Formats: sequence, structure tokens, C-alpha cells
Amino acid sequence: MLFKNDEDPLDKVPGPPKRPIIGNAWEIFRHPPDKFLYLLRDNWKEHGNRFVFKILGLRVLHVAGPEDIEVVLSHTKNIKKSIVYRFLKDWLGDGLLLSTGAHWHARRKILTPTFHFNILKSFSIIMEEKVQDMVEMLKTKNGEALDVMPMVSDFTLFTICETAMGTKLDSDKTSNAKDYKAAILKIGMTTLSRTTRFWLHNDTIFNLSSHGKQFAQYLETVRSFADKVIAERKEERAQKQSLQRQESVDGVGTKRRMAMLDLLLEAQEKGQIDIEGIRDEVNTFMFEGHDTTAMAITFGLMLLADHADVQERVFEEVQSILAGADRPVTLADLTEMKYMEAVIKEILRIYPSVPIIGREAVEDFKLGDLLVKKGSTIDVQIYLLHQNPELFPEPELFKPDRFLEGEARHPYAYVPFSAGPRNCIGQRFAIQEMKITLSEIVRNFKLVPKVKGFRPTLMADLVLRPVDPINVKFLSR
Ligand code: HEM
Repeated sequence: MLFKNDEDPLDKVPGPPKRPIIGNAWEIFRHPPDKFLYLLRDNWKEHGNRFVFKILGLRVLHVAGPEDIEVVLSHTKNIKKSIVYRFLKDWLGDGLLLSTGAHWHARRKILTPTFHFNILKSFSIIMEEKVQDMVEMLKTKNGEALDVMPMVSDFTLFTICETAMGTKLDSDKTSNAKDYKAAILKIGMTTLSRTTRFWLHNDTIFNLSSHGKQFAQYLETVRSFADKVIAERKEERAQKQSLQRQESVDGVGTKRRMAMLDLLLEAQEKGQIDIEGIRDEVNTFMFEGHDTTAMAITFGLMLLADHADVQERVFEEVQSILAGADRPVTLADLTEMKYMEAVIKEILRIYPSVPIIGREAVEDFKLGDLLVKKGSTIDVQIYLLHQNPELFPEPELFKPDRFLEGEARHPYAYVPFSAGPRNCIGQRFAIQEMKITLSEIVRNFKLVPKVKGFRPTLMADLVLRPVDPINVKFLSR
């Protein structure tokens, strides 16, 4: 693909001027990885909602308009992920995020019940416990400015491990968790560097490079963490199988709750999945289930701290739902939090945790008059879509009310969880976790930014991250 250089309708789509043979490889490489998102934004501002980058023979069509995004995301056959996802294959294997075709369909079917209402209900109890731990820790800090990202990603990692995997991270395992989180950050950075350096797209060259050797070490760390989680749950299951089955039937609040991993282990007993498959899914869900929500909550705390008026409305809403009662929030309370819902939507509009989605066309299709040929790479630019002033006036402003006022909008103008067949399976889990976390924090603390109006530089690797620390003071109410 990299060296195929035949004619293609995508050559007529605007984009930065292409050099002979290498296309835009030099401009892309010249940009440090943490500036790549800004390179995309500048090209979008200059060329509009469709632009093409060419790296040798590989054309990448970037789409940022809701009409094009609707065609790409709702296509039932073009569900194959793009080349960049292949760079994650040694880690996430054939797990739900990377796989395609019949294999993906079968896995999605096995995993969908994990997010059933009753299971999410039992997860809410764990989420609430984990938030309370964070609240207690914050109370001991006496309002000093804290770098929120590491704290929040501990919380979301502990939560996904205990909900989906049924594994509690005690103090002993916390250091493993720290190594795991650090390795994920490095995997993201290395993947982004690999994306922008076309010669590293080749596996052999990459594996021999210093990037490739370090990548192998990070992989070892994340894999062994996932393996420990599986081994532990398996052992516990063997010991307590009969008791656990009975308790998972009565569902909520029992000592042993049914986790996603149990569902996979049951599928293994029925011969529907092998141990490699379980490993791939555990790796996929541990990553997708903690890093995405960690970034969303981190940016959310920053925005709430910076907008005292919004924070006050969130506080008042929670207080009125609880009628001043001193008890944890319940699922019924969460469904009443309409303003909070608008706040969360606005957080994910400005900072969509997954800023770009990549597809490889498995068959020709049309975007209006433009023929997109089989084999083309298409990048859906969620971050840019959400920044479009025609869809979201004054897009740089944090205005949750825009989601309350019933503004008419294209159905694909807002897609933080993607849409169509490959949408986010964890969407309801994520929103539930965000609602519980933000409501409990705002109930207990007044959030104040260390520096008013501070906005970090952003980096789009596997998720959208702040490059600079986000410091917030948590003043007890
Ligand atoms: C704010 C939080 C989250 C956001 C913004 C988000 C966003 C997304 C997006 C945009 C996709 C499509 C990716 C693509 O096509 O390449 C996706 C897929 C996925 N997400 Fe999420 N996600 C979030 C939280 C979660 C959570 C909590 C879980 C698990 C508990 C999860 C599990 C997954 C999985 C497994 C996929 C692949 C689904 C498939 O292809 O069938 N996500 N997510």
C-alpha cells in the first residue's frame, strides 16, 4: 500500500501540497507527536471538512463534516479499522476494538450482556465506594493544588479492575498498577511516533528500532498485569464457583458480583472463546475502560473548577435531588441529573477522549460525489467536528446549556462515543462513572483552579491527553 502510486479520486481532494514520491511524509514527520493534533486542525481550517494527507502511496482521507461522518460510521460493511490500529495488535490482539468481520460480531454478542442494566446497577456500588475513597483522600489535602490526572486515572483503573475484572487492587498491587499506567502512556506515545514516521510502519524495521525495543518492554508490563488479573479471578472462581453463581443471580449488593471476566470465563467453558481471546478482551477493556474515562473526568474537573457558575448549578441539582440527605447517590438519582448530563456532554464535546477514529474501506463507497476506493484509509475527526462553529457557536466556550436548549443539530454533529455498528460498548458505563464521580466531588468540595483560565496543550495519541498538568484545589464545603 505504501508504495502503490496509481491514480485515485482522493488526489483531487484538497490538502497540503504533495511532494513527488513522499507526498506529505516530511511535513508529518517534522511535527513533534504532541503537535500532530494542531497540524490536523490547521489543515482543517485551511482546507475544510475533507482533506487528504499522502504518505508515499498511502492516502489518508480526513473527514470532519457530519454528513461524511454519517456515511462512514453508519456503513455496515466498512467496519475494518485502519493501519494505525495494527500497531496495537501485539497488545490488544483480536479484542473488540481491533477485530473485524464475523470474529468481531461474535465477540460483540458475547460481551454486550456485560453492560446490561442490572450489571451496571451492581457496578454503581463499586463506583460509589471508589469515589468515596478518593473523596476521603482529597479531604486530607486541605485544599492544596493537586495534579488531577494521576489521581483520576488511579481511580478509573481501580474501578474498571473491580467492576469488569472482579479484582480489587490492594496496596501490594497498586505498584503494579502504577507500572501499568506508565506503560500505557508510553505505548500511546510510541504508537503516535510510529504513525508519523512512515518507515516504522514496517514491523521488521520497527521491531529492530529503539522505539520497537522499548515498545516490547512496555507490552510486557501491561500484558503481565492483565495476566495476573485473569489468573486471580480464575482461581477465585474455581474456589467459590457454586456460591458465586447463586449470588450473581440475586445481583445487586452481594459480596461477589458478576464481572465481565466471569462472563468470558463462562464462554471459555462453553468453548466460545479461548484463553488468548480472554487475554485480548481483558487488555482491551482495561485500557478502553480506564484511560478514556480518566481523561474525561480530568478535563471535566478542570472545566468545573474554571466555571464556578456551572459548578454551583451542578451542586444545587445534586442537593435538590438528595433533598439534603447525607447518603450516597443511587442510580435513580443519576437519572434525574439532567443538568449534569448536559455538563458531561459539553465536557466530551470539547475534549472527546477518542479524538480520531480510523477505518480502512473494505469496499468502494461514495461520499457525495467522491468515490472512496476499497483499501483507502479514512480518519473520522471527532475533535475537529466538535469544534465546528457552524455546529457549535463559540465552540471554545464551555456552555452546557447548548445541550439543554434543544438546538437543532445534525444527528452526526456530536459523536464522542462514535455511532453505528462500532460504537462504544462502554458508553453507559462511562456516563454512569462520570455522573457518580463528578456529583460526589462537587457535593463535597468547591473546586478552584490553580491558574484561572488555564488550558493545557493537547496531545492525541490513543486518547486525547493534556500535555501539561492540570492543577485544581479541592476546598471542603
Ligand atoms: C468517556 C469515555 C469513553 C469514550 C469517549 C469512548 C469512546 C469510544 C469511541 C469513539 C469508540 C470507537 C472507537 C473506534 O471506532 O476506533 C469506542 C469503542 C470502544 N469502547 Fe469506548 N469510550 C469511552 C469509555 C469506554 C469504557 C468505560 C469502556 C469499557 C468499559 C469502553 C470500551 C470500548 C470498546 C471495547 C470499544 C470497541 C467497541 C467495538 O468496536 O465493538 N469505552 N469508545
